[in-house]
Amino acid sequence: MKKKAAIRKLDGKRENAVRLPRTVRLVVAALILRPGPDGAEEVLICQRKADQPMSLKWEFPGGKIEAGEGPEEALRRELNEELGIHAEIGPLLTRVRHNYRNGGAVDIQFFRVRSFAGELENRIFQQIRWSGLEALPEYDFLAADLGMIHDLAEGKLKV
Ligand SMILES: Nc1nc2c([nH]c(=O)n2[C@H]2C[C@H](O)[C@@H](COP(=O)(O)OP(=O)(O)OP(=O)(O)O)O2)c(=O)[nH]1
Repeated sequence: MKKKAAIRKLDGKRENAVRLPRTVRLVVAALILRPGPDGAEEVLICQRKADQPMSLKWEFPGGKIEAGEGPEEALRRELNEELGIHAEIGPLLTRVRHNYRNGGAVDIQFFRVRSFAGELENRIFQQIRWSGLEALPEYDFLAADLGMIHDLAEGKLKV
C-alpha cells in the first residue's frame, strides 16, 4: 500500500509539471541612445497603451522574435514597425530572464542602437520620450526591466 501511495504521489507531481508549462517568449529590445543637452546619455523609452496587457507600463521598443528570424533582424523589423526607423543594431548589452506572475516567461536581449535613418514616429505607444539614464527609476517599468534600469541609473551597466 505504501509503495502504491508513493507512486501516486510521484505521478501527481509529474502531472503538475506537465500542466504548468512555461513557454518562454524570446524577446529583443533596443536601448536607443543619444547625447543629452548636458553631454550625458539619453535613452528612448516607450509607454504601453491603456488597452494593452500590462497597460501604461514603460518599456524599451522591441518585441518577440518570429520563427526563422535572428535577434538583430527581429529588432530591426520591430523598430521599423513601432517607430518607423531603419536602425543599425549595435552590440548586445545584457540578457534578462523573468517569470511573470501570470505564468508567462520572457527572455529579453537588449541591444545598443546609436544610429538610425528616418524620423522617429510614435506608431503604437501611448507616448515615447527621451530620458536621462539616472531618471529611469522614476518611471513605472515592466518588472522584467527593473534590475537593468537600476544598473543603468547607477552606472553599473555601461552603454
Ligand atoms: N518590447 C519590450 N518588451 C518587453 C520589455 N520588457 C518586458 O518584460 N517585455 C515583454 C512584454 C511582452 O510580453 C514581450 C514583448 O512582446 P511583444 O511586444 O511582441 O508583444 P505584446 O506586448 O503584445 O505581448 P504579448 O501579450 O503578445 O506577449 O516582452 C521591454 O523592455 N521591451
